[in-house]
Amino acid sequence: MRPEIGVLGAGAFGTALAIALAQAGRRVALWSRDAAQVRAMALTRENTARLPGVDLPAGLTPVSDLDEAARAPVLLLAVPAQSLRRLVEENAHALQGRVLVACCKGVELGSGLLPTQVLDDVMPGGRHAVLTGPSFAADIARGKPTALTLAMAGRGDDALQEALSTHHLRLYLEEDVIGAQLGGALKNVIAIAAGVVLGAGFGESARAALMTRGFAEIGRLAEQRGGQAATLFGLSGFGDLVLTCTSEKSRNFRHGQAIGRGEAPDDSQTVEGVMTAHAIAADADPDMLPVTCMVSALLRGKVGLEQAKDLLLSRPLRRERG
Ligand SMILES: NC(=O)C1=CN([C@@H]2O[C@H](COP(=O)(O)OP(=O)(O)OC[C@H]3O[C@@H](n4cnc5c(N)ncnc54)[C@H](OP(=O)(O)O)[C@@H]3O)[C@@H](O)[C@H]2O)C=CC1
Ligand SMILES: O=C(CO)COP(=O)(O)O
Repeated sequence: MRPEIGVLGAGAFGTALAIALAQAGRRVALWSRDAAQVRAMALTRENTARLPGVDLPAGLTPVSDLDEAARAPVLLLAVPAQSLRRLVEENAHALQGRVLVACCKGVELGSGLLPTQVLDDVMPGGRHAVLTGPSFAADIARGKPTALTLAMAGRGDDALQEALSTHHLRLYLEEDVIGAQLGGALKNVIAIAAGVVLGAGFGESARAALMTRGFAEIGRLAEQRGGQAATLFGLSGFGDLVLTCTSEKSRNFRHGQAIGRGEAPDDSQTVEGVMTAHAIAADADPDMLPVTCMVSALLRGKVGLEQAKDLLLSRPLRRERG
């Protein structure tokens, strides 16, 4: 039978969304590029590699043929932001005419584009949205209450909101696609900074300062790029910043924490904030985005930890707002 929703990318987030939607009675096809992973999921009814410990419900079908998943009218694209263009370019024919929902947080290196802008670039004229906001995959998969932002240009799509919401997974519509995506992308960079600060023992007061000043700079960037700073007060901004900067479940936070402790971070994990920091810092004014630029410089080894702290602390004193 034709799936109602296709999920492209069987990582932690894609699998969690597929589980939640299938549990709520939708017919879901979950595609992975790894045929062995698909066979294992079909056999064990679990994604042991990316989301162990949660059963795949009966309504979820793992598929290795992308065309099979793409029969669904709505497709969730749950791959890292740096992989989105390739996925869409390689499968443009199958994706034609579908509602494409980017389920990733980041800024493309080189182009500086946000996920829906990448979709618009590769498939102009299509219906494109983004699902973002505070959620750990394991929470969604286990049916814990979660609220996310579904951002799309224009008035929004009530039917899409309904199709992707469940009793435990509440989606809120947002028109400011730029602000929502910058919130999701930049909170990962600030979370790396928060992890560094705690890992290095600079203290929780310093983390609160970084989160707040980081939040201010995301707002400045949103306005510069045609979004609205007010969007950042929502789930995709404040909500996700709080979650990611305060939990050791966050890969971005843990990445920073390892650096702060002088340890090697786990490079096998998807840590979106690294590339996003570099993508934004590439053409940013450090006065406007001091935290993001410093995170990028630290990750590239251009500054050391103590030097980064001193450089941030020796910036000229200024008004809090504006
Ligand atoms: N995990 C979470 O709690 C949350 C994640 N997100 C966001 O979701 C996005 C995905 O993260 P997450 O699922 O955690 O990452 P994972 O590392 O768990 O999985 C990434 C998946 O993407 C696949 N992939 C990568 N490149 C391609 C490609 N070119 N074509 C097809 N598949 C590809 C990988 O396949 P392979 O295994 O073959 O490499 C893997 O299955 C990120 O932007 C993240 O910020 C958002 C909210 C929560
Ligand atoms: O985006 C997330 C929470 O909303 C997941 O955070 P990490 O990618 O840092 O694990």
